[in-house]
Amino acid sequence: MRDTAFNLIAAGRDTVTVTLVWLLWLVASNPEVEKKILEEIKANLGGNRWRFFGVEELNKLVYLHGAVCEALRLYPPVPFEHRTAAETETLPSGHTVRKNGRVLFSIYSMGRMEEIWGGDWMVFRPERWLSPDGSKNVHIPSYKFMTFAAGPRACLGKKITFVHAKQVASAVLCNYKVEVVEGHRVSPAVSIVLFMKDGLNVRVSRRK
Ligand code: HEM
Repeated sequence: MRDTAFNLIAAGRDTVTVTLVWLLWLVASNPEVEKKILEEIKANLGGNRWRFFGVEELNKLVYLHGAVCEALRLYPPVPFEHRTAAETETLPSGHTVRKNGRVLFSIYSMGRMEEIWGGDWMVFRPERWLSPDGSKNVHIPSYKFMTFAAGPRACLGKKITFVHAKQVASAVLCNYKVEVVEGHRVSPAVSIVLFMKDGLNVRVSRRK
């Protein structure tokens, strides 16, 4: 029980925190996306008074969901992973992996491959995760969107990540304008968790 509780806290703390930092930076750098997120939040508030969204209500924030997915695609908190072959295996590429051989793969690179995401892979585009009429999210298989890994040992916290990230992001974005301080350069740190190298310098002001 103690180990399980520790595991859940350790696995979910830096990963979700770093997701929110990349998301806030991407949103601050894309005013059109910010506008659409705010419109969606306001449309679902049912009145002007701010309150936290419950889990069912968060499911209706499909555009914000797409924005979180895009942040996770472009800046996966766990940027690389490895798996060990139980038996000698030939991969679809033709490469042979011997029994007990280890395959290291870059989740970061997979989120940026033209073959997977198309020619506009570098664009932060929440619409990528929406049905054509924009009313619901589309399912993209874990073997394409590898941020939470795939298969039997994939992340157990995927669903709760979206609840936490959407709850905090909607509260912050609806109540505050987050602007990146001019001249602050953003780049990823070389690290097991994809932090920002120099953090994110922002100016925060209350929205009117
Ligand atoms: C953005 C957030 C998160 C990302 C990107 C993420 C990513 C991952 C990845 C890539 C793995 C596979 C690790 C491996 O195979 O070596 C994993 C495993 C795991 N994650 Fe997450 N995770 C996130 C949030 C969470 C949260 C919030 C929790 C718990 C509340 C959690 C619990 C776990 C657990 C328990 C495992 C181990 C599963 C197993 O080995 O069967 N994760 N996660």
